[in-house]
Amino acid sequence: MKKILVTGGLGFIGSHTVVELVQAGYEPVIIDDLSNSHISILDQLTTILGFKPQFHQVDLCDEAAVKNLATSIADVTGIIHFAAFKAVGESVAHPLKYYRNNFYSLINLLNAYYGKPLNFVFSSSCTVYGQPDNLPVTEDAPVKAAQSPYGNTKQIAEEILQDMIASGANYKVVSLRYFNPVGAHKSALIGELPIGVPQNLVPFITQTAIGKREKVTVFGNDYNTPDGSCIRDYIHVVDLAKAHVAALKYMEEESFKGYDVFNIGTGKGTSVLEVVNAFERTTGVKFAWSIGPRRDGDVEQVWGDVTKSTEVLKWKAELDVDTMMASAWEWEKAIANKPL
Ligand SMILES: NC(=O)c1ccc[n+]([C@@H]2O[C@H](COP(=O)([O-])OP(=O)(O)OC[C@H]3O[C@@H](n4cnc5c(N)ncnc54)[C@H](O)[C@@H]3O)[C@@H](O)[C@H]2O)c1
Ligand SMILES: O=c1ccn([C@@H]2O[C@H](COP(=O)(O)OP(=O)(O)O[C@H]3O[C@H](CO)[C@@H](O)[C@H](O)[C@H]3O)[C@@H](O)[C@H]2O)c(=O)[nH]1
Repeated sequence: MKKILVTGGLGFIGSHTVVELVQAGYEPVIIDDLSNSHISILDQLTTILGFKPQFHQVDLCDEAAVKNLATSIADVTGIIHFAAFKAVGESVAHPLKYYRNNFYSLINLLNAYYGKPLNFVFSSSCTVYGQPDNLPVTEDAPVKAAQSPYGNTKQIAEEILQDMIASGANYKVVSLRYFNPVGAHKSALIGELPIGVPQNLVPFITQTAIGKREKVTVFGNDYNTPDGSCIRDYIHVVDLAKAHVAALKYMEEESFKGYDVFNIGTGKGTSVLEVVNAFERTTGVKFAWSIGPRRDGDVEQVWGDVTKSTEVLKWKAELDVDTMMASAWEWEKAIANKPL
């Protein structure tokens, strides 16, 4: 069985990917420092999988610890590198915290396994496109000046990986540019666990609907879009998780060498107001919301062209916005009934 190191494997996207890896016949080895996740997610994964996956609590910024890891778990065929800090607003307030964690962890990991013929998947983001000139945005669209230190870490990390490949390193690397991951596993045993007040739309909606927050503010209805609110490409986290399996399979092909990048979205844009309506319609739960001012730094509209990932990775998102909302709501109710 092929062993895959999953850094950040107890986090939102990482935990769902662990499930899909096992279903596809891989053996995941989870690395996490629990800086933005809960150890009980390991028990939840154990319930879903029927066995306890291997887990090591390691801070990837600790160079010596990562070297030890590479010695003790030397027989991996791939690494999926989720571990990073991801809150845009926090990165503006604490840029060094973000540059330190997102770069040290990446570089320590690449150095520790350097020389081994590994398949490496990197979690990038559609944030690298800023506001694209053409929609849907394709992978060859220009990377725009980053809007935040967080976005900058994704842009520079992609460059680091390309420079490393250009220097002849033995790795194969795929960067996946995620659009907006939402939703939760159908078991409602794993999902997104925002720490503090959620910054993202869907957890803010579910927390408001359950009564933890008073009201959702829709940030702006005067954008140049059909209903005036911003448009994003929301993707179900289980579809996103499956894209990582597809990326590994692609890299396992003899013919693939070097570096490649893919958009991972649905190819469809949905406005904030459409998300609000979809939540209320599919769950039957109404919540308080109102229109407020625009949020600084928001791009008006972005959705991805997924032709390349469909054709090359042979992967396509299958779940719709209603399923995303329904599963996010089941997860919110599950953790309200039984806090982790
Ligand atoms: N969620 C999104 O909207 C989104 C969009 C685009 C890209 N991404 C990227 O996808 C990846 C996963 O995102 P997520 O939403 O699952 O985030 P998450 O915070 O839920 O998961 C990240 C995990 O990494 C761990 N971690 C962080 N720093 C670490 C370190 N130094 N050593 C070991 N573990 C560490 C955290 O404890 C957490 O469990 C991140 O790289 C993120 O930037 C996320
Ligand atoms: O309370 C809220 C929260 C969000 N929004 C709007 O909802 C949309 C989506 O916002 P959010 O969920 O915060 O996602 P993005 O701002 O698109 O950013 C996410 O998606 C990017 C692309 O994947 C990642 O880079 C970021 O890390 C991740 O936070 C935007 O138009 C926001 O203005 C509201 O109207 N009210």
